[in-house]
Amino acid sequence: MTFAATPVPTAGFIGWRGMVGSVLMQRMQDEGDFDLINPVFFSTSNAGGAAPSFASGAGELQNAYDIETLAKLPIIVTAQGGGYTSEVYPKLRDAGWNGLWIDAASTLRMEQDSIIVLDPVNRDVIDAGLAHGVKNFVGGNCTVSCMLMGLGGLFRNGLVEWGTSMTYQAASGGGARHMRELLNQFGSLNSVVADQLADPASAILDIDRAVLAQQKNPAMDSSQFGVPLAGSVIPWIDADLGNGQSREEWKAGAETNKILGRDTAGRIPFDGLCVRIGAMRSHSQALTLKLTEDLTVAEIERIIDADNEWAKVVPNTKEASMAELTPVAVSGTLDIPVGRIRKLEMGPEYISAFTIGDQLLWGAAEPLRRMLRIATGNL
Ligand SMILES: NC(=O)C1=CN([C@@H]2O[C@H](COP(=O)(O)OP(=O)(O)OC[C@H]3O[C@@H](n4cnc5c(N)ncnc54)[C@H](OP(=O)(O)O)[C@@H]3O)[C@@H](O)[C@H]2O)C=CC1
Ligand SMILES: N[C@@H](CC(=O)OP(=O)(O)O)C(=O)O
Repeated sequence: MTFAATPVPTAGFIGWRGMVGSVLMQRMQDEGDFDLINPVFFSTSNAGGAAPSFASGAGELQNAYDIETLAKLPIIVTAQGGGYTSEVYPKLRDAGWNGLWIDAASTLRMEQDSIIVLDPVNRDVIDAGLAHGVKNFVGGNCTVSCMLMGLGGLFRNGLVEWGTSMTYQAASGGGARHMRELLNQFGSLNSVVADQLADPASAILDIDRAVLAQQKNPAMDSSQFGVPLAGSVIPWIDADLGNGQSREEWKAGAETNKILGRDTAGRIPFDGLCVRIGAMRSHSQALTLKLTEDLTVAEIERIIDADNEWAKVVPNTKEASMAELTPVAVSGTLDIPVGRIRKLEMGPEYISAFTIGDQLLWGAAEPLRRMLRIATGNL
């Protein structure tokens, strides 16, 4: 395939129908981004099929493994996943391709020649990278990006000595098939006790027993998560690094410091536990931070609020926390609420905070969309 010269740059999209990809496509339509680029759509499973109708003139789906076709593009945006990046990216570079690779997968994030993109936090790093010929721009881990969008003011002002996060990550973090599995599990749990639920006189312990039996029933599909998630939690996300830490937990420290440009000097210790919960969308996290100074809560709130237009302090009250600080309140919005801010008993520099972000927006699609705009001179 040859690409006609167009007045706007051509960009190839792989992974556009997945969880991250569909949110990216929606945001790009909402923001008029398709007026600024000429899209070519690829597929790993349906080459030759019709390209999505929302971008006019996009033609048919190209084969996402066709290196020759990919190598003709000045920009490639992929949300296909790490397996695809591992397989295709080295072949493209080996073939002499010198274009911009914008990726949602973690594969290349920590490479020296990659920049983790989160422009409200590290626009200076991105601009310097572009000026110095960096070609790989990778979206950060979802919990890391959402945390830095919320608490970036404290980190960027050198006010965090160390931090720990306990995450509550939604099913959609695993992808489209994981969301379906969770909903099927909820449906299956409900169906085994539907009659008893309809009868207010039925015994709750009988209902409880029936639900537990269904959760343990091997016939209930849990092939995506490995164990049932509906009505349960899974205290492990991503690979086992063999040292007691999960790969998701390792990313918290490694990526936070890389985004802040502190991976070599002035590293901030940051660690915690990552847990999958049965929320559909949006990752929550409870943080304990040791600050470098004894700031008042009002001052902490002012710094968080002032950092960027999306971070929003939620008053530390029961009413506000229940109304504004839940995945249900946040999902589908770009807001990053930060609440439950208070001094802890350990000392005046120790604070708690609870923050939530739609991990498919700031945690995945939005930094990629904005990077495409930055790369094409439109942001
Ligand atoms: N989910 C998240 O919250 C986040 C994900 N990421 C990263 O982004 C990358 C993509 O993740 P994610 O979007 O979650 O992955 P998905 O599993 O949702 O989509 C990936 C690919 O799976 C294929 N696919 C197969 N069956 C289906 C189906 N039923 N519906 C949709 N797509 C299907 C599609 O490829 P094809 O069309 O070619 O068949 C699609 O592009 C990964 O590297 C992930 O680590 C990063 C941050 C957050
Ligand atoms: N691991 C995250 C989602 C994700 O894909 O993260 P990463 O891009 O760092 O692999 C989750 O399951 O919630």
